[in-house]
Amino acid sequence: MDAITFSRMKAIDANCAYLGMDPLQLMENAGAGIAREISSRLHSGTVLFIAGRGNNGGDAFVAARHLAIEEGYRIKVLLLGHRSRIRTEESLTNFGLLSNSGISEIKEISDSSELRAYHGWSEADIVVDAVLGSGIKGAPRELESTAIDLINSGGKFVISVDIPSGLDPGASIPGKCVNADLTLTFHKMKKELLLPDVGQFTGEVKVIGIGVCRDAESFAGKGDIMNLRRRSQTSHKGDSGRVLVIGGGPYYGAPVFTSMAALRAGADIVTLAVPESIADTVASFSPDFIISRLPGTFLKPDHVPRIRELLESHDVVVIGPGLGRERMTREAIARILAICKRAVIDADGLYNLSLPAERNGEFIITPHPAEYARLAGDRLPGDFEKRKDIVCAFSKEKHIVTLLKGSIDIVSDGKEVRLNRTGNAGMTVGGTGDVLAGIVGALFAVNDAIDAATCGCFINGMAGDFAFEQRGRGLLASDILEKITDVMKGL
Ligand SMILES: NC(=O)C1=CN([C@@H]2O[C@H](COP(=O)(O)OP(=O)(O)OC[C@H]3O[C@@H](n4cnc5c(N)ncnc54)[C@H](O)[C@@H]3O)[C@@H](O)[C@H]2O)[C@@H](O)CC1
Ligand SMILES: [K+]
Repeated sequence: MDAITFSRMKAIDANCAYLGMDPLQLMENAGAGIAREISSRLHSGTVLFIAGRGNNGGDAFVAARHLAIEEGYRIKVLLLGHRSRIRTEESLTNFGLLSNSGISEIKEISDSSELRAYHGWSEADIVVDAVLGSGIKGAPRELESTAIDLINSGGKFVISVDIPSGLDPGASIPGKCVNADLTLTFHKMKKELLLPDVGQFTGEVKVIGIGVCRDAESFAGKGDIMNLRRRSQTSHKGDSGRVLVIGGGPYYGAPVFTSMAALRAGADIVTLAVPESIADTVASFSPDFIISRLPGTFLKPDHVPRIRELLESHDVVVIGPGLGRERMTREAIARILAICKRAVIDADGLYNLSLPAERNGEFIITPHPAEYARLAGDRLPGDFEKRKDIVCAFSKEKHIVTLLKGSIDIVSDGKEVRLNRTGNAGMTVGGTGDVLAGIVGALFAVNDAIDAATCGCFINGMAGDFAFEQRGRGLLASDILEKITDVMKGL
């Protein structure tokens, strides 16, 4: 079964909004689906909805309205708190509609004693639990905590909306939560609902389609960015990622672009390990760089002990930009990849790359189609669907995340495929790939590989689109660098 996490669901939800869907549309579909499910199980009777002040409660208001228009139902709605404390506009809109929907009873509960004294429990045939959804933070507080107790002690058939209230998808063990007979979750099955300790609380789990746009799931959007780890107020230097860029030798511009991009994408520390021959030139570009000088004019195996030391104090390596293709350089790359934990492999790093069989590291490779063909020993088909399947299979076989650059970028970890369509034809200019590798490196320092690769190409492409607006086809990689912060602020 194709299951996703609740946090991925939030990203998809936000991507729907990014694509132009009104949040009311998803809520309407969610509520209508709940109502359909209830009417298929109970042909007449009393349904009591217990709703919290978030969107989980909003789904219940919609379901109540849909059921109330059908014959044979008495619908009661309890809102935990005053309507002025409803958190979202869409939920508030749907609460407002209840007074014109023929609901038998709408009650705003002000405290736990009022909730305990409520007499309507006994006559309910079904209790709908919409107290808390995926927006829960920490253990249930009042009134929610009492509501969970009362739902559990009522002895009624309980339907939980999205997730049994109280269950925290981010917690390692379930805390106090509703004990449901049926859980109706949205769009796709959720991984958290399938955990062994959780089944006893969910009861049967059913998935309800809510009309998500397919592209909100397959294409990178604002929701993917929202899910990235952010710099917190209390973070210390280095918390937001330490990136080691290993590049340069025959070329000096490429590692500069990569390092600058990593800094602009939020890395706290970027160290450039470059051959001594270009170290001064590279250093002259920015006082923000930390430079580690490797003796000679190109990367070679002799440098590996020094790199090993540097790896200790960095979260991720970006290896490849401007390295050249010396045989000794390739040997050094293979030895570095065997000892590093996380690497983005780009440009010359991909040339004749043999991924070490013995390794602990997680790798992202960022080839364009010609580099990919050389790596995989096979040309990519023109058919896009086939291309996606091939990239997915290749990533699975090699245990890597592949970011195949193209007019639509394809990202895969061997399990799923994500796509990106930001970017433009002006970005074929030199250096844009180096910028991309730097952004991905910075994100990979503090995020999962698939998220870093997906968001990296989204941000890079959007920065390119901003640059294109100003410069047209004359845009340069340095123009893209300048736009990274605008993109990230805007998201
Ligand atoms: N694609 C989606 O993600 C969709 C989500 N929908 C619904 O929206 C829900 C998520 O909505 P929200 O993010 O508004 O969150 P919730 O409805 O889960 O509620 C969050 C609210 O509860 C409060 N709260 C959080 N933790 C608490 C605690 N420990 N004790 C007491 N109160 C607490 C918060 O202050 C907030 O007001 C989903 O579960 C689902 O039911 C649907 O509308 C359809 C689309
Ligand atoms: K719930």
